[in-house]
Amino acid sequence: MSGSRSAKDFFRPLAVGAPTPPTEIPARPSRAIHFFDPSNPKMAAKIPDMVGRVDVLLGNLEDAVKADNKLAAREGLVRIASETANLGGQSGPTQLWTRINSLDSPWALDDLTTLVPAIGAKLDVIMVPKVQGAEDIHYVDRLLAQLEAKAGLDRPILVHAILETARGVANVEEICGASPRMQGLSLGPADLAADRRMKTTRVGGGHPGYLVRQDPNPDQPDAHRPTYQQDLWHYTIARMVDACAMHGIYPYYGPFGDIADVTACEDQFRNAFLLGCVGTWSLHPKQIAIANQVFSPSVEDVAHARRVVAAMSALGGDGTGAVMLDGKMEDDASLKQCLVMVELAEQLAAIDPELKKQYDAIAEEA
Ligand SMILES: CCC(=O)SCCNC(=O)CCNC(=O)[C@H](O)C(C)(C)COP(=O)(O)OP(=O)(O)OC[C@H]1O[C@@H](n2cnc3c(N)ncnc32)[C@H](O)[C@@H]1OP(=O)(O)O
Ligand SMILES: O=CC(=O)O
Ligand SMILES: [Mg+2]
Repeated sequence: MSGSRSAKDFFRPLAVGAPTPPTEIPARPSRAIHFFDPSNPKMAAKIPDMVGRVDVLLGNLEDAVKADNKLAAREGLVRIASETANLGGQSGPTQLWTRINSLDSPWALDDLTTLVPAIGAKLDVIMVPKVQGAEDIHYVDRLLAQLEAKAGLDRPILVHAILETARGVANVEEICGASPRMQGLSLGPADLAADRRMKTTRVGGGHPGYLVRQDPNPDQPDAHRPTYQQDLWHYTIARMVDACAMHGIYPYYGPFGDIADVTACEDQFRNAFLLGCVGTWSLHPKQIAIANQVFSPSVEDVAHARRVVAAMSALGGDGTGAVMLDGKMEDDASLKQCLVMVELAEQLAAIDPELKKQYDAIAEEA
């Protein structure tokens, strides 16, 4: 919770007439946050068909949009949001997010003052780039409350921060707790690498130079010593996951820039999923299917988790005690691990009929 607001004020609206901030952030499926440039007519034309096939569509206004197109991107997003059915708002199958320009840019203020009155009722989450500390979230929080009150909105727009500066990483816990609107965090490996002066020119993913080498064999000192590539982003993702879990909000991987390397993309996404992330960015239509598959628990994992839940229920149903299953010990703690998997599978099955079929088929076999 922010140091500057007392506990009794934390959930009060920051402007008279603004909607009451949420006390809990709903776990809405968001396996892929698909980026598009609303000023690009070819990309914009693809958006209506993506509704229902991707969990989140994000109209990007920041990096990757040319300065000359900033206004067209903002206006394009207003048009797409207004004209596209079933996109955004509480009930749509696909959430609508935007990434505004950074707060020190000449565009961020106009992004917010244009988007909230025009499409505030459809906008689910505003992603704020280059967040350095709680002060950035406080600024957006107050401004959103004023704009929501003026627009007569009855639902608060949530805020998502990109972790992409060294100061942001150092302040990650206070960023997550800066406002009840905080929905989650994404890793921004490109800006973060630059800010830290890391020596990688890649957008996300591993690096062949970041490795450990097997010890020499004393009997064969000249023998080949295998190397094992390590994950450059492990530390930052682990910090993000803990900070988000502590505050009841959601961590995401960010961009994977090597669009052609679908295998490494899948690996990087899976590492993030295993560590606790709920989703990732998709920069190209072909990354959507990868994200949907990786961030949905496998049918085998769900089947195993259900068996553990059933075995522990048979023990009395209060979650205590221990059982042996397939030679392995299961108890209260592993039951909780399994419930994470089962609950996620249920949430995803509710919005993804194909996945539901797969989870149901394995339940019938059991
Ligand atoms: C690194 C730090 C960050 O900030 S990452 C986030 C910011 N970057 C982005 O949002 C990039 C979004 N993606 C893109 O701009 C494009 O996908 C890039 C990577 C440039 C590749 O585009 P292009 O060379 O056209 O790819 P392609 O020929 O394979 O495209 C096939 C058809 O699909 C379209 N397409 C492409 N990307 C998207 C997208 N993100 N959303 C919707 N549609 C997309 C292309 O326009 C192309 O359409 P068509 O078949 O010609 O009609
Ligand atoms: O905005 C994302 C990044 O990697 O930078
Ligand atoms: Mg960035």
